[in-house]
Amino acid sequence: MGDGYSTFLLDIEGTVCPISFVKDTLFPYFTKQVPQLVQQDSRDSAICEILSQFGIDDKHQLQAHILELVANDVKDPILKQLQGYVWAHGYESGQIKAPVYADAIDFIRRKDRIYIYSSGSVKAQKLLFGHVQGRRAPTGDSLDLNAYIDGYFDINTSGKKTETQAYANILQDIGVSANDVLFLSDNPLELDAAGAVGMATGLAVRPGNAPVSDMQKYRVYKNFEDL
Ligand SMILES: CSCCC(=O)C(=O)COP(=O)(O)O
Ligand SMILES: [Mg+2]
Repeated sequence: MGDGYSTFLLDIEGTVCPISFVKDTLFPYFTKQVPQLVQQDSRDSAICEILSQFGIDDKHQLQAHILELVANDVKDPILKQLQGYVWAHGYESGQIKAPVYADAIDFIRRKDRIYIYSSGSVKAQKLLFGHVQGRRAPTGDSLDLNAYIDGYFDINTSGKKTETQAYANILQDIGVSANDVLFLSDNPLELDAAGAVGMATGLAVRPGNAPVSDMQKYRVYKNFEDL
């Protein structure tokens, strides 16, 4: 059933890990830090630089703006950069481990050309795959899958995931033809955008994902064991 694709492009949330991990662990971890980051002038120069990109001087307005973006799950490129820096502490201190599905871990280890494309920043992606919950979860050591991943793309490097041009940009960066690539995601709009450049696509159906109305349009994968 592998269908002979040489290259696999994987979404993260809803595809290789549960949506609940992002909504119930990563986002709350971030929102708790926002008042301190904004109100107490972060001493970290990278964080200060990112905060300045919002172009909002008033601290209360800036805090409200950031929290509103998170509450509405807006895939804002500046927010996504900021989240990567905040999550770093959570992963590095051992407070956060990523519950990547066992079949996705095996798949990433087994395949030769694995690329990631997520709205989460490249920094956040590397942290996530560098701190994967092992099979003896939650107490065992975490796994680092980064050595098995050939490249990372986000909305800053490549553009919005629902726009076809983003997939054309990724193909150019990887240097492969569209028909060599299988893109897996839980979001039909992303699959349609990738399909429009000629990539093969597969709909990831995982517990807790949003229902998809026209599911018959897609090849469905409940896990990656047969791929
Ligand atoms: C890189 S983990 C952070 C996930 C995140 O912030 C996000 O918006 C997930 O979007 P995806 O494109 O992976 O569905
Ligand atoms: Mg997703």
